[in-house]
Amino acid sequence: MSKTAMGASQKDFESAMNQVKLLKKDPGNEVKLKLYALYKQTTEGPCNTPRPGVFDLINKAKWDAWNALGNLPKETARQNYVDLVSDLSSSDSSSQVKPEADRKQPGYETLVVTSEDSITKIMMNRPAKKNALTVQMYREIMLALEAASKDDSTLIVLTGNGDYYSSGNDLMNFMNIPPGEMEKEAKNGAILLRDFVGCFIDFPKPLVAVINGPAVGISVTILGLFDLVYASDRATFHTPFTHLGQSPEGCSSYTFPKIMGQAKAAEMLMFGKKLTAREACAQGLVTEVFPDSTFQKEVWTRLKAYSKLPRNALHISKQSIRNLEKEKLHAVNAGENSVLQERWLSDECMNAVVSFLSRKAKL
Ligand SMILES: CCCCCCCCCCC/C=C/C(=O)SCCNC(=O)CCNC(=O)[C@H](O)C(C)(C)COP(=O)(O)OP(=O)(O)OC[C@H]1O[C@@H](n2cnc3c(N)ncnc32)[C@H](O)[C@@H]1OP(=O)(O)O
Repeated sequence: MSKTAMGASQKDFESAMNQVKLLKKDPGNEVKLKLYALYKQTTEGPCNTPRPGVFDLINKAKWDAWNALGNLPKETARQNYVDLVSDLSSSDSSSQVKPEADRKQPGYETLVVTSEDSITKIMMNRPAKKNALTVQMYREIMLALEAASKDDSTLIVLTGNGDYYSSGNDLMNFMNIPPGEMEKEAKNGAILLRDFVGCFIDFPKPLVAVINGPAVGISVTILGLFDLVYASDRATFHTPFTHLGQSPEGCSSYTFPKIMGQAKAAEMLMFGKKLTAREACAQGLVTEVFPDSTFQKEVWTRLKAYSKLPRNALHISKQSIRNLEKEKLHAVNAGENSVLQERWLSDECMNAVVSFLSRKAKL
């Protein structure tokens, strides 16, 4: 239906041609072909040139689009062109970049979740506590991943707010457990951990960790389940499990030896060796390291370019790379968690937690 009651004039047509050049969002090939065809029909009438050769794909597609308009009168083509540009301009202005506050998804207390440029960013947001993971935070990350698996994003990013990526499990999770409830809480903790790690094992889209600063414990071990790990040169990677009387999780007992070899994995997971970002990159845990001063700019430029890759091809490629391992990873996850459930009840673990908390109290 025509939106210009009096019929589009030559002036309307010229102004629509200028508007097309100002569109911020690429309207896609199908619409561009339609615009081309309507332009040609308006300015030259029905298609009057020979069909381009079979290998001249672009010109053939343009010719086909123009030819498909048959004997459409010039005035109608002009009207259709003006209407189409008007539709494109209004959807273009409603899709323009909104301030971060408007894009922020509601419903999370410990995270900031935003979606832009086909990227959903999940940012851990307890900077004063170095993004230590509370029970609520594990749950919110699972919810955010679940939502991101269904939204129209191409890539999902996990990152931290402030100077740390994450200091791992919040050791306060062990506090305030009434006497006699410890076994039950350990069991619940193991279920929470199984589900949390399970979300990363099963996540269907490309997962990217943007490691803005030091990473500790579980925030490091799950990196073996990510597809890309970009780190600032300020980041470090530390898994002090035995110091805490605990044992590896996040499937790291399987992924780390595969990624870096037994010897290096043992140094990290058994002896708690802290790696610099460059060491972690040399050992294959990190994809690439960037100088901290340009980290955000370089990483986001890269990710925005990757997010324009064909979505389905990316997701299918991830699945072919990861699916073979899924069953094994779930078995590893279950095994690690039942060992940890026991560890949490040990004196070694309790003493380590008390020692951390009393160090805090003395300060
Ligand atoms: C019955 C069982 C139920 C359990 C349910 C759990 C389910 C899942 C479990 C998954 C298993 C995961 C294991 C791990 O992740 S192991 C790793 C645990 N993390 C640590 O051991 C790190 C502890 N923190 C530190 O060593 C230091 O804080 C750190 C080196 C990270 C930073 O030191 P810095 O001196 O720069 O800063 P502060 O220590 O002053 O930190 C600022 C405040 O943040 C608090 N903080 C930081 N990290 C944690 C943490 N992990 N847990 C609790 N609190 C943390 C710190 O205490 C400061 O707080 P205040 O300002 O209030 O003093």
